[in-house]
Amino acid sequence: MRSESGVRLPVIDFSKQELKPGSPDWDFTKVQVREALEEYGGFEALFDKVLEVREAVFGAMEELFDLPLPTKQLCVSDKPYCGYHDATEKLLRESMSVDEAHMFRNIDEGLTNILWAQGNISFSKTMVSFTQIAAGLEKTIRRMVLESFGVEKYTDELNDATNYHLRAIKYGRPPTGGEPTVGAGVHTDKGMISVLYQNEVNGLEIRTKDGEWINIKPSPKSFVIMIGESLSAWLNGRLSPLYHRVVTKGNKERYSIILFANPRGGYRVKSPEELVDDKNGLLFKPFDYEEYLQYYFAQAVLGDFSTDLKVYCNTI
Ligand SMILES: O=C(O)CCC(=O)C(=O)O
Ligand SMILES: [Fe+2]
Repeated sequence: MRSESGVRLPVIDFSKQELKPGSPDWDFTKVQVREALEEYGGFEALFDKVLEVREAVFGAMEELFDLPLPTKQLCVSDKPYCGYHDATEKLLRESMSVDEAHMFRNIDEGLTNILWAQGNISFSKTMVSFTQIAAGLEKTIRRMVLESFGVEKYTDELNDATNYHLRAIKYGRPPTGGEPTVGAGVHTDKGMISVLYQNEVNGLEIRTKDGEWINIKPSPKSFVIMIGESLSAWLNGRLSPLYHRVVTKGNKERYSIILFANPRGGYRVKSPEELVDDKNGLLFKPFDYEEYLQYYFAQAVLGDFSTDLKVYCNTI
């Protein structure tokens, strides 16, 4: 189905079991990934495996956000991007986020056992299963990107430096009787690669190079993949981050769950020397992602949301 603008984000199939590095299917898919990222900074990734957890994931998210507000507010962190947030104070956009989510212990102790005094093992298992499926896909995509730029020798280094940050979001029904409501303003994600999964309520929109907005209508089998600022910087600007926003309409709640592959604090993100030469000077000074986020949020509380890595790297 075509969106209103007539343009659709490319759909790339990752469901094949035999998708192994070096196989013809792998190489074919890698070319599609590179083309989609150059043109849009993102794509829809078909990945059948996610259907195994779909019902459980959205069930678990309903269970979470249906908890009383004071219970959800017990999830706090010294990092402004972890724990519970109610962005609008009218429960129009609630989110719950946790770092290093690929480890059962982090979800179980950092989230579940705070929300449910008696524990909730099925909630933890569901979130970890989702994270593992999404992280597996992210690793495949990242490996393809690195290969396609001839820098796959950094695969292990980047894997070891990845903090999988999981964020569950609930967008409440727009209050104005179906009028579109901005659920998330225009932005680029700050990490390397974002892997987004949603319920049947659409609302995500992405901006093309021509400034046109595309409504994203993913199938239940699809993740939406988006390039963030850190990958763009690491690739010395070879790919651009994807601008997107969320506009919700209608009278159903939208649930989305996003796995952000972010550089771990303490790791210096630095373009590999293979991507820097006389023709392509270094565009981003090496930076620490957590320090960047601290700077970003310090500006944001002052009302300035415009900091991106280009701005930040000029300040360090
Ligand atoms: O909920 C969505 O579809 C997107 C949310 C988003 O862009 C974000 O949290 O960075
Ligand atoms: Fe985003």
